[in-house]
Amino acid sequence: MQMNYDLNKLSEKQEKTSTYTALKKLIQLIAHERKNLLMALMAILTNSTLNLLGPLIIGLTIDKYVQTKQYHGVLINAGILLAMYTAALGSSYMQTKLMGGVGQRMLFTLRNAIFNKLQQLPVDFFNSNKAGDLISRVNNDTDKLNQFFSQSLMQFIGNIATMTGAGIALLFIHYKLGVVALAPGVLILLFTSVVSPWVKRKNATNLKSVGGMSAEIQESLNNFKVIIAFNRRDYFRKRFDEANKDNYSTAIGAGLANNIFLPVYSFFSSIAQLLVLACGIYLISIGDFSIGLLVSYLSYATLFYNPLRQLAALWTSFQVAMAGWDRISQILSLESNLPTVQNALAEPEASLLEFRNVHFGYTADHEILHNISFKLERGKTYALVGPTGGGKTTTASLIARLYDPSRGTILLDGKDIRSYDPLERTKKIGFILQEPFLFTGTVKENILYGNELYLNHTSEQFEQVITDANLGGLLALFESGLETKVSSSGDSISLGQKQLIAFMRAVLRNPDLLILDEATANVDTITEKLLSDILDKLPQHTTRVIIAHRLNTIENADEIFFVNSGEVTRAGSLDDAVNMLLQGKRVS
Ligand SMILES: Nc1ncnc2c1ncn2[C@@H]1O[C@H](COP(=O)(O)OP(=O)(O)OP(=O)(O)O)[C@@H](O)[C@H]1O
Repeated sequence: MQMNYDLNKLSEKQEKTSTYTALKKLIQLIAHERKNLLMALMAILTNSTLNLLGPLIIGLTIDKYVQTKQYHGVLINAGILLAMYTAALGSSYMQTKLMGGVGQRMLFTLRNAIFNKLQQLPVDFFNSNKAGDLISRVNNDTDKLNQFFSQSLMQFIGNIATMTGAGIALLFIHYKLGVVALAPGVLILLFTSVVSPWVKRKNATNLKSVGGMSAEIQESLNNFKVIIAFNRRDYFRKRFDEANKDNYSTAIGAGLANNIFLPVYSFFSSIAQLLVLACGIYLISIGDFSIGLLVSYLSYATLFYNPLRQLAALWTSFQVAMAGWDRISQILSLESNLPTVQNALAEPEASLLEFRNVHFGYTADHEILHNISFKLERGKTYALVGPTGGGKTTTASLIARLYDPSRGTILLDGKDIRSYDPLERTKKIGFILQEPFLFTGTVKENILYGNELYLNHTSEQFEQVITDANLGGLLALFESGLETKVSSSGDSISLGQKQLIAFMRAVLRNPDLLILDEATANVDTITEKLLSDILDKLPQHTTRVIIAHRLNTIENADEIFFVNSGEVTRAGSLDDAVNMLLQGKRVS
């Protein structure tokens, strides 16, 4: 089944499932923080309760002690209030400390979860998305969520608790006045529910444009040599300028949206205070209310509307976090379209590898390989030749299961290749890519990448392994041998040397099937002869698949396949292959 991996083109159904699946994942991620969350919750509820008791004590003090001039009682209550406010300060500090830790740990776990997910996703995913945008999701979007968790969530809960308490107090002290005082709050809730989706959309657009800008930067940094060589700085500057402008205007849009809540909330809170004051004075004048109660009442109205005003800012932070979370969840909810299938029984006396009526296209609407069938036997050398774009690399990628066929089956050792665990499969199949990829480190570290066999070898033992595998001659081509430094961009060494490292890496894994995709295209003829000797001396059972444009590299092949227009045909001898190339059915 063709799966869509382009994060910027997910269907509505995928979006919905991703929010749900990811929410479940988020809960799993913070489940072990239950104790800390509970303690923070207790601290914030204590804080709210203490703050809520304040106005009641003040009102009582005015009515009971101030109006009767019993100043001793006033002093005692002032002392109680001071103790309560100090305890409130302590609980507030506790919750900030606890939640800061929870937020940072969540950020850490979340980034790890996304990174692990990225490691499991198939090549299709990386073909469809830009690295810069993915980096922005891992760094920027997760941080938005962390900000909400560490700074806003508990305030959010605390404010809601204070508001609820203040609301109950308002209704309890004077029911009718309470209804008047709370009426503007209902309008605020209505306004919030109408405007919130728009605010979230504005923030999502802004985060997307931050991702877009990051992708532009990454592309131009990756291609800086071509940009300088072709003097295309202006072109990239223009592209970056456009991405930056887009980011600027979406940031302004998001800023405007984010700031819409505060003034509206402030306006309605002021109206509420005015209403309470006017109605309260009227009630006092008709003897239905006391001054002390009005003071308490005004304080409770403040305790109801101040958190509401703060909720405006917190709600914005929540909307930003949710927009970030959507972008994170899109990645977390993706599943690899290369699952390991169960129950495959090996066919007896099977070839090492077999393509059975295989069809494949990178996209659903464009088939690249059409109904291909061939077998590769153990210990033989095969060559794939054919014009550029004919489908050689695609065939090799299917052999290594970088992709699955859209129809047909590929059998490895008589079993569906999809039934192998990835570790088992990569042990059996070595693939030297057209563009070798190196990691920052030494030649030794790069050769040992993904190979645990020699991890505990001393330098001497490892050098012996290299000699036994006939790789000593290649290593001599590096200035400091195994310790030669390599950077991930590979700029400190030549392209040919990069290919040699990839070659040694693959050979040392001792695979049953070794695929070389133009793996010797950038080395001189003498080194190429060296590589060819090493290939000849590989263990007898090793099968080799060589893709090459230089026909001398495939002279010794046992069988040659001609790959053109997505069809693979037996070429017979080298002369036949040359004839086919010359008459060349070109790529359609
Ligand atoms: N990632 C991809 N997404 C979509 N189409 C692709 C992708 N990679 C290759 N193709 C298309 O598949 C076809 C076969 O490409 P492939 O790389 O297999 O050819 P090739 O024979 O290896 O060419 P070369 O000799 O240049 O390496 C080409 O038409 C190419 O445009």
